[in-house]
Amino acid sequence: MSKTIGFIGCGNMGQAMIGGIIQANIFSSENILVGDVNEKSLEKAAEKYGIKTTTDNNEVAKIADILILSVKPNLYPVVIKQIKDEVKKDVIVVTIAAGKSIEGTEKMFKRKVKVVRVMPNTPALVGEGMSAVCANEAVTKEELDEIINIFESFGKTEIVNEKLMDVVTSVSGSSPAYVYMFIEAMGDAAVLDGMPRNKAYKMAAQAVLGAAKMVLETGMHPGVLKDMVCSPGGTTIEAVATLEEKGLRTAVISAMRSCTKKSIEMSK
Ligand SMILES: NC(=O)C1=CN([C@@H]2O[C@H](COP(=O)(O)OP(=O)(O)OC[C@H]3O[C@@H](n4cnc5c(N)ncnc54)[C@H](OP(=O)(O)O)[C@@H]3O)[C@@H](O)[C@H]2O)C=CC1
Ligand SMILES: O=C(O)[C@@H]1CCC=N1
Repeated sequence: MSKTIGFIGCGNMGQAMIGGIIQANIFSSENILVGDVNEKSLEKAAEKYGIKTTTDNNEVAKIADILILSVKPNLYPVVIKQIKDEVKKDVIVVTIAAGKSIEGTEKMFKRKVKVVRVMPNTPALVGEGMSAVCANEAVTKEELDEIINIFESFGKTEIVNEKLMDVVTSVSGSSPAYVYMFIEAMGDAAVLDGMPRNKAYKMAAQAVLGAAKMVLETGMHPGVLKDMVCSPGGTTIEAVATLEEKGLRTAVISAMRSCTKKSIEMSK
C-alpha cells in the first residue's frame, strides 16, 4: 500500500513543499493530507493541488506515515501535545522549524519517536529548494533515504551534523529573503535609470540565477568568477569598488551572524 504524507501547517513553507512534491509527482494527491487551522489556506491548496485537507490535526496524525510539522516554531509544543498520542507507532516525524532540536522534539513527544530534522527553503516551490537534513538514531538508513528522496524531488539536499543547523538556517533557510532584497534593489536602480520594472526584475533575476549556476556548475571560486567579469578600467570594477566602499560583504556577514544567533536563541 502506498504511504501517506501528512502536513500540519499549510503556510508559506508547507505550500512550497506540497507544490514541489506534486510537481515532482512522487506522491499522488490522494496520498497527501494537509491540516491547518486556516480554512482559506486549505481551500487554496486543495484547489491548486487537488490534495485532501482537514482542520483537524489529529486526522492527519492518525493517517500519516511521514508527518511534516510545518507550523511556526512557537506552535510546536501546542501541536505536538495535541497529536502525540494519535500518531502511528512507526511514524517518521519531520521537523522544519528554526531552532527546534531533535532532542527538544523527542521531549515534546515524551518518547523516542523517529525524528528527521530538516531546514528547507521556499524555492522548493519551483524545484530549486535547498534542504539540510539530520536525524536521530531511531531513523534507519532506508527511512532517512526515503525522506531525502522527498526533499530531493524539489531541490538539493545535504546531510549535516545537527550542530550546523543554526548556520544552515542563515545560509540557505533564510537567505532567499536576502537575495530577493538584492534583486529588488537592482530592479529599483534600473527603474531609476529608465528601465520598465518588469524587464528590470527579469534581467536582475536571470543574472542572479546564471551567476548561481556558474558557482554550482563550474566549481570555480566566486572571487575568480567575479574577476572574470571585471575588465581593467571597465564598468564592473566601478560597481565592485562602490559595493566594497558601502560595506556589502560586512553587511552580509553581519546579517547572517544575526540570523544564526537568533536561531541559537530560539533553540534555548
Ligand atoms: N518560510 C520559510 O521560508 C521557511 C520556514 N521554515 C519553517 O517552517 C515553519 C512554517 O513557517 P511558514 O510556512 O513561514 O509559516 P506560516 O505562518 O506561513 O504557516 C504556518 C501555517 O500554520 C497554520 N497554523 C497555525 N496554528 C496552527 C495549528 N495549531 N495547527 C495547524 N496549523 C496551524 C497557520 O495558520 P494562520 O496563518 O491562520 O496562523 C499557517 O497557515 C516554521 O517552523 C519555520 O521555521 C523553514 C524554512 C524556511
Ligand atoms: O524566518 C524564519 O524564522 C524562517 C526560518 C527560515 C526561514 N524562515
